Amino acid sequence: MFRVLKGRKQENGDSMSEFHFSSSPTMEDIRRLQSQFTAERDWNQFHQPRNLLLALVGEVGELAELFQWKGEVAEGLPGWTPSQRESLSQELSDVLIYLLELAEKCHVDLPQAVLTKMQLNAKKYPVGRVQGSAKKYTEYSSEDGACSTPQQ
Ligand SMILES: Nc1ccn([C@H]2C[C@H](O)[C@@H](COP(=O)(O)OP(=O)(O)OP(=O)(O)O)O2)c(=O)n1
Repeated sequence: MFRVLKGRKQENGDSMSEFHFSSSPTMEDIRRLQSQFTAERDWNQFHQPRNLLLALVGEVGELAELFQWKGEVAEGLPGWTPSQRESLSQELSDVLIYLLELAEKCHVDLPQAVLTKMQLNAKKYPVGRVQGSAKKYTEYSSEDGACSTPQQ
């Protein structure tokens, strides 16, 4: 499930993975497959937005449990067993499945919404002003130049 990755070094010596996803399935493919799964079981009666949100939060909890008490975990999860990695794949997938179905049932076009949100993020956090700092945009003073109230 997890690919062996070629690593490259950043200028500061930290390794940066060249990991990338497969080009399919798309978000729309997953939405359609889950929609089919739900309809075939007559489960739309249970899959209202609030229930999907609760299911999503439950799966996020299961995901968090895999990291619980481990301390800091490095990129690529060195030392994790194949079974732990498989559990992680499954929990991440459960989160994504419920997230996409929740977006569908709320009529949010998630692939477009995420692009719009990332453009907003880039405006809130201009590279030249925030590079190397993890401060939230509200913590920058107007003298720093970062937007304290970014425009939608
Ligand atoms: N009413 C349901 C039940 C399940 N699923 C789908 C979406 C999730 O991907 C997965 C969730 O299944 P489980 O509730 O059995 O949870 P887990 O797979 O996490 O099993 P466990 O809780 O034993 O780890 O199945 C769904 O769409 N609707």
